[in-house]
Amino acid sequence: MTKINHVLDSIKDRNPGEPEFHQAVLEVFESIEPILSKNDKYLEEKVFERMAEPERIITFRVCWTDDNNQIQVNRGYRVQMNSAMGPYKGGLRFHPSLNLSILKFLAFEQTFKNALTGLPLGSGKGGADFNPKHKSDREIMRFCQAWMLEAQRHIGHFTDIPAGDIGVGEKEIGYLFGAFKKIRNEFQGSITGKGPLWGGSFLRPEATGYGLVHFAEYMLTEIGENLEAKTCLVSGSGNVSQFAIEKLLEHKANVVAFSDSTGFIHDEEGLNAEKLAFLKELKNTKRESVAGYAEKFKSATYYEGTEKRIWSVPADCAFPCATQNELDADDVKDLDKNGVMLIAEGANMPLTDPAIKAVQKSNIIYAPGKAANAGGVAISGLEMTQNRLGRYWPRDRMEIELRVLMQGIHENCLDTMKKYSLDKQDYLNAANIAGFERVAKAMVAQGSW
Ligand SMILES: NC(=O)C1=CN([C@@H]2O[C@H](COP(=O)(O)OP(=O)(O)OC[C@H]3O[C@@H](n4cnc5c(N)ncnc54)[C@H](OP(=O)(O)O)[C@@H]3O)[C@@H](O)[C@H]2O)C=CC1
Ligand SMILES: O=C(O)CCC(=O)C(=O)O
Repeated sequence: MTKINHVLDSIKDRNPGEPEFHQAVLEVFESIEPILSKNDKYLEEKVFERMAEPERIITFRVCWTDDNNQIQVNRGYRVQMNSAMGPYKGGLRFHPSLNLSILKFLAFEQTFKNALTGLPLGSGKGGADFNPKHKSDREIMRFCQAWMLEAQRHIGHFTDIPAGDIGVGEKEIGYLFGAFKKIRNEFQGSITGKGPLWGGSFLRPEATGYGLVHFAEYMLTEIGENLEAKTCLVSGSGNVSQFAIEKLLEHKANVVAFSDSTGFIHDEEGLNAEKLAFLKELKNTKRESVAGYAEKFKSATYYEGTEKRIWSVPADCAFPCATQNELDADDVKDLDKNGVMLIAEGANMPLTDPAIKAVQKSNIIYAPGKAANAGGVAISGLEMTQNRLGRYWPRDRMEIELRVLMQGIHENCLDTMKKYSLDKQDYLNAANIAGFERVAKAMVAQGSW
């Protein structure tokens, strides 16, 4: 036991002042502790300590010129976490709050998520403390070009393949890919999330949100339920949220709330295709607050700020799809009190540690993000395959691929529950253990470095 306790302590000591990273490491550690304690090889080989130490961290100055001809300075990052399963793979976040603690937690989680897909994907995460809000297209383009000017020497289709995350969508991916191509004089699959006309895969934009809903439906089927007519809350209103809402509407679920960083909308009549199209236009083209939705649709109320919580709206299912730590223990208690049966994570680590503990004491079934939101990176993996093949698969094929991948992750979780005699519906421990085992075996086989 002493040996085991030392593992976590040494990771915390080596990474002071990084609360999000500690939180992500602790969550996985709690799941795999029984396996570590029975496996001397993993302890001797310091497998978990190595998983928690990025193979490489690159930080760099990003210098660009704004529309007023003023020089701006930002900090760029790429955390190359683990290459045991394949080249580093994971998204880029452009957000002013970005720091190494957040990036290391994201890159750490990506290790297990990518392993769960069963595809040859290592893990990484990167971005910059750049705020794309209220920037002109030209400014965003110049920023992306400046970011890639440095990052291009560290990435490439066999080395490290970034993609989108918060603040990085198809527009930013286009500018980043264009810059890579210009500097390196190579058209290669060095980044995913590209437009389908220029090297991208059908369904990549939809994949995280659609995959999340597939996973939730597989979980509900296990308990003899489905999404039809279920009242749903979806936080956020960006890429993941929009396509989660779209797929929920296809399942005839009743989506009554969504949010952004300014507040949330409660639409008592629920969304439909027309309302979703308005929301997409509001967020993707106009880049405005969700408040505009309540001005357009009289059945909706806008609640500004965080005092009233989206999670207090009565519902059957909750899909946190905005950002980390957006749901705390009191929110879980409210959801439970209101009879919510399922929480499925579209965002990465949206539940605080006390929130997870509260879920474990409740009757709510819980889909951890590592499993439930893996559809995005999985379709990125298939975008890489198509780039290497030089052939593109049609949309209907990608729909099937996504379903099969999400079903595979779900079955892997069920198998792991059986293999380790976990509680029924314990997707949290199952996903962590299944992801860990794949990466641990690969790391041991490849020797210590
Ligand atoms: N894109 C992908 O394929 C994948 C994304 N994820 C995760 O999903 C989550 C959402 O990503 P994505 O949809 O791509 O990002 P987007 O940038 O498209 O959307 C983010 C949404 O979350 C809101 N938001 C961001 N920060 C905060 C905050 N601090 N408080 C409240 N709301 C906030 C934004 O509001 P506003 O518009 O006001 O900024 C926006 O509505 C992230 O956790 C990401 O890591 C996970 C797997 C894959
Ligand atoms: O598609 C990718 O590589 C990125 C996906 C991602 O960042 C994530 O799964 O959190």
